[in-house]
Amino acid sequence: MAPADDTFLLPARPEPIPLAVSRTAVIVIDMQNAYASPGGYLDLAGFDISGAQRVIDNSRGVLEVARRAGMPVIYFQNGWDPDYVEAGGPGSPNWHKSNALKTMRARPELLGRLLARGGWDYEIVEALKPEPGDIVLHKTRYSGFFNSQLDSVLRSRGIRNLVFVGIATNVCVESTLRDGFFLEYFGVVLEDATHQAGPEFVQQAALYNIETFFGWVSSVADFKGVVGQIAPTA
Ligand SMILES: NC(=O)N/C=C\C(=O)O
Repeated sequence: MAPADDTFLLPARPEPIPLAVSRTAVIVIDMQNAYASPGGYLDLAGFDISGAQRVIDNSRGVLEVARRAGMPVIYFQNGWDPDYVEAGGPGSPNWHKSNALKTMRARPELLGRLLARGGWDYEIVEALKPEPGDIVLHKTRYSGFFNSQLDSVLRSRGIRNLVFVGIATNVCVESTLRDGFFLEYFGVVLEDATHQAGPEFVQQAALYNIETFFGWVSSVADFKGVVGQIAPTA
């Protein structure tokens, strides 16, 4: 692989991290109606989604700057086929732990609506629709590396650094960043472009885990500040 001379220093915790534009992708985790819209799965399951609008607003600016800089933007959509075959049956821990599946078992009128490919819940929120050139991947479990094309999409482009935005920090963002760590990817979370599923302390716990053990934590303003200087203006 040729050495990259397009490196910028991103302010981050526990220390600034050098990233090459040509080796960095932005990963948008599950910004679907399910996770970010009133009436979506998390909301119906009783989770507080009041921080989701801030994630949408902040992510828009991040994606705009990343695209202008030429960084790949890779979206994930989490969910299953409309018959929930991909969710696994009672033989799968996912069947027991997924709050979407549990909510539908408790409220059978929701069956077929939550996280089902083809439905509103599964769709990416209107304000963050992918643009031409963006990559959209499907996943059926919390980690974006599990049973997906992510690793080959990244390796074929020489990507080594992953900048994360999306929901939820403590579940799919952290799971994907952790799996990336084991595969030798450098993971950075933009904390104000993420939101937790659960009480506020789990956001802080996830960020602590990431900054202490698995990666780096930065902010939208810092990312936009440094990458915006590199990106040609429209
Ligand atoms: N996208 C996520 O972090 N999802 C969290 C929970 C779930 O999908 O049930």
